[in-house]
Amino acid sequence: MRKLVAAGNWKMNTTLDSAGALASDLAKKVQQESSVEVILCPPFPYLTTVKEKVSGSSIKIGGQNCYHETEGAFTGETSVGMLQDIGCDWVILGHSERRHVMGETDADINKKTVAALEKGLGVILCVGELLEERQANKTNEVLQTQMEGGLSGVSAEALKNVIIAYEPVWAIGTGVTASTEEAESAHDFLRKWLTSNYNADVAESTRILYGGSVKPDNAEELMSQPNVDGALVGGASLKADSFGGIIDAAVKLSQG
Ligand SMILES: O=C(CO)COP(=O)(O)O
Repeated sequence: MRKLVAAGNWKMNTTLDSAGALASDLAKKVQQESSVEVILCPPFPYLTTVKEKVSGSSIKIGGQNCYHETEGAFTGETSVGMLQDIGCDWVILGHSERRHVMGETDADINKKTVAALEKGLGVILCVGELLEERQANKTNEVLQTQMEGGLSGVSAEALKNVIIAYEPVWAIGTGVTASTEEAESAHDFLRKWLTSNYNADVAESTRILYGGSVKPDNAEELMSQPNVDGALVGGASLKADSFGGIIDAAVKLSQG
């Protein structure tokens, strides 16, 4: 069975104090839980503090973005090596806010993905359709384009260090969650894409997370779908109680 993932994307939220307190509370809760992989992605300035607070627990940390160049005159950017330097195991790439607010293209996301994987930094690659794309029955087409674009040149071996996150844009921060059927259908499409573009083993072992208004009260149902291997959580990851509830749901399913 694929190990379930509970990943918190804090986006541009928290303060130094609240980030540290949240990380400490979660570290106390998670301790050395090995049945679920818990990943926290705080804002860049708080990564080091969060890393310190979770030391001694099994929680991993990740960046919310990175740049593909290794160093140089790229004001405001953060390299893969810098993330690794401060103890990140993961980076979120292709988040819909990067795509639709910052204008990142599949080609940009691909360069970052390749750069991260070359250095051994794990990638949580986000894909997902806009509401108008879903309404025009273009969901699978969009997912296919984003998978092909994002993973261009990525080998089956490198893909072992990739988690896919299906995040329908219309479900992010809206309180509207994809139904279990909608989530499962998109995840099934993504797994089939992995089978045809890589192989059955890769498709079987790659984790595909759902993201979009995941809360403690819908997490268990979503994660119990055969092709949903965990959650990438925004708003509900900002409180230890609610993210803790989502972690509990994942632990319960893993042990069940
Ligand atoms: O974008 C998300 C995680 O990356 C989801 O955000 P919400 O859980 O706030 O909908």
